Amino acid sequence: MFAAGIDTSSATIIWAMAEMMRNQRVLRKAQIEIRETSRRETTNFKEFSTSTNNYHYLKLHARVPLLVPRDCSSSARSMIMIYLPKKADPESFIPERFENSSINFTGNDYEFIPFGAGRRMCPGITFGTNSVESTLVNLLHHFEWQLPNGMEPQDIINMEESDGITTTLKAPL
Ligand code: HEM
Repeated sequence: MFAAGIDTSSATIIWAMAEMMRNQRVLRKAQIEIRETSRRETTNFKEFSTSTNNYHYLKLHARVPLLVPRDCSSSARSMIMIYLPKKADPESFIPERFENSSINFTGNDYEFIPFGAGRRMCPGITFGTNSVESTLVNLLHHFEWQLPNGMEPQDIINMEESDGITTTLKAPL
């Protein structure tokens, strides 16, 4: 749980924050959705909930570039490594690409498998998704995110990825 659950979740949160800082349109849209939902809930005498079922826009930005290597033991004993396939314009952060799309990340659509697929896919998918999303909901709800010292969103240009099983931002956010 510690080895597989911590870096993956924190790296996902950091990627999402970095992408939203670079894409203020996405940041505002996510923030408005969360704050309006929270206002409605408070008016209805409900407590603000971080359950992400209410938030359609908040999407996962998970990055594990290679799935864990697999050893095919039954025939040729070849080592199999799977690269996540590149979709059109894969480097752009456009959460809307998942809107009205039947593709999801639960391992049934092979073009998008951040948690793997099949028998050895991530057993922490629900835990991971909930901890990433509820952290982001809280941060978006309670804070105004700002860049330091007059820095502009377009100044965040280094989105290089680190090496390793879990890919983090090479230059710390
Ligand atoms: C956003 C968060 C997470 C992401 C993106 C993620 C992603 C992955 C991926 C891609 C795999 C390999 C699947 C494969 O090779 O087919 C994996 C395996 C695994 N994950 Fe996660 N994970 C996350 C969170 C968690 C959490 C929170 C836990 C536990 C509490 C966890 C436990 C595991 C374990 C035990 C495996 C090994 C499964 C096996 O080999 O049978 N993960 N994860």
